[in-house]
Amino acid sequence: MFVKICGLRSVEHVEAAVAAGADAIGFLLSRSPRQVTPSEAAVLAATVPDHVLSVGVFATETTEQIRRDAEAAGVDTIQLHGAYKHEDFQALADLPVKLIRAIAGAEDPNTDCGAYGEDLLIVDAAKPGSGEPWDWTRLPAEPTGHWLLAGGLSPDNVACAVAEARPWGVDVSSGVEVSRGMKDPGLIRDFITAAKQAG
Ligand SMILES: O=C(O)c1ccccc1N[C@@H]1O[C@H](COP(=O)(O)O)[C@@H](O)[C@H]1O
Repeated sequence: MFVKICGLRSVEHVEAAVAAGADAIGFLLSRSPRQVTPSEAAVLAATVPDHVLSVGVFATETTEQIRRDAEAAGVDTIQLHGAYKHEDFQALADLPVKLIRAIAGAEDPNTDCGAYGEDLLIVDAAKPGSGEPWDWTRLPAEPTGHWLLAGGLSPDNVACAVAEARPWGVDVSSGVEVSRGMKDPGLIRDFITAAKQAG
């Protein structure tokens, strides 16, 4: 079970996630309570070991801005959340990074990982980063390939969600926070342990 922990803002929390077995760590380079600047993300990404993906998350930025910010942050993966089109993925395809396409699972029938040239697909709630669970048992199409379930996951519900949706991996932000934007190392560890046991 591949586990991504998203929205980290401190070295302490990155280290806790890596030590607990995270496979990818996300940094919000877009408007969010978890937003970090590219230079802040660079400090954090430098502490992520090579075997763990360091992911820059974007939601509304242009591809030109994404190129600039991802390079400044030194991330090895770019996550595009929202209304990005196939052309946007093509415009970034020459970069030496992996690409993640994140979709609203209840609304988007394009659930084949790789359809836009991406390496990973995230099937998320309609409001990304809200922490609100959604009905992942009612997808318009069965996802294929390397896809992560996201949206309202937590240490308490991730095992059940994995049993119901059978994803290749999981992604969490709000469910490992004590308050909006404030991660908790204990919850990060609990989430990773529960997810890995479920997979
Ligand atoms: O976390 C955010 O604030 C955010 C903002 C804009 C786009 C994506 C965002 N986060 C993504 O949302 C899911 C996790 O959501 P949840 O909080 O666990 O419900 C994950 O894919 C994040 O990358």
